[in-house]
Amino acid sequence: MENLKPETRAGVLVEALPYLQEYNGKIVVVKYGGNAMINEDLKQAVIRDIVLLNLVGVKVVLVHGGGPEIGELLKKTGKESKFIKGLRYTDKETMEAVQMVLCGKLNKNLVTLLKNAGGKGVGISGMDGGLFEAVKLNDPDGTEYGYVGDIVKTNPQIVLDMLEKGYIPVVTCVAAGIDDTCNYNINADTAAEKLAIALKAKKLIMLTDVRGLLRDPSDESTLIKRLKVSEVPSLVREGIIKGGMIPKVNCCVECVRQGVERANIQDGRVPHSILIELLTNEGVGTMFS
Ligand SMILES: Nc1ncnc2c1ncn2[C@@H]1O[C@H](COP(=O)(O)OP(=O)(O)O)[C@@H](O)[C@H]1O
Ligand SMILES: CC(=O)N[C@@H](CCC(=O)OP(=O)(O)O)C(=O)O
Repeated sequence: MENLKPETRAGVLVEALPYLQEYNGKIVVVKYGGNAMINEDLKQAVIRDIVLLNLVGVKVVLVHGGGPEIGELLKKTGKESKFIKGLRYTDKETMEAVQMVLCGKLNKNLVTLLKNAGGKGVGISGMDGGLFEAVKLNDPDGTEYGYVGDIVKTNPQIVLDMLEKGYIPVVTCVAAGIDDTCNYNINADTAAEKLAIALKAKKLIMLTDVRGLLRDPSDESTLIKRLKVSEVPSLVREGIIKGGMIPKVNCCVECVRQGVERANIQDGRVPHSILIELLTNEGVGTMFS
């Protein structure tokens, strides 16, 4: 924008207005995954989109993960990451690393970037204000995940209060145990899903490191642009939706079933992908409806 003439800049905003009106006063939850936080320039582009949307009256909530960075910290301490069905096996030491990276480092880093871009971010985790209440994840097949939690209740008032006052909530995925004194590690996609549903969000945007759901995961030209929730089970059976895509797709499906108008999986590596999705008819990524 800086390189544009003032009249061109104004023109861009006027063109965008009809699209923005649809989202005025509405809640949009953006899930920002660690794999999409590729470099500082891209992070800044994401943050600037969020600040711009906040300025024009869209209530944006940023939910973030940081899996790769947790892995790096564990590695430095001589510990290898272990994932079972897409979830990190979390012992006591791992839980400490999770909290250090998510609550201590990345959450505050995103709040700082928001501040530098002219926004007012407030960083919290699921423990703050009783946002997420969790119990130890109990897999029916008996798999042990350690301190991985299952969110059983979401109390979104703290986030609604922040939105009401014009702040941009930055939420990370650690939750307090409902029945004991320990905290739990939650997959960030799941945290975003639960929050989007509890907030009755208009839209959930999942930023990841691929264009969206691909018919052939090795070929980015095979993007599935629109998907009906009813089409998902057959894609899982065919093995098209697999690995990290399974929880992501399940979260989108659940959101749409529970009243979120639209859920999108899209490329966090593309600058301003959030704005392109909200402000154009074409959109980007895979849209669940
Ligand atoms: N059909 C598919 N289309 C796109 N990606 C897929 C598909 N099946 C599996 N994947 C994998 O899912 C990954 C995204 O999930 P994940 O790594 O958990 O993302 P994030 O860290 O953003 O939460 C992609 O990088 C890709 O390797
Ligand atoms: C239980 C579980 O797996 N928790 C995740 C939380 C972070 C996360 O989900 O980060 P991304 O969004 O970058 O993947 C983990 O420890 O990696």
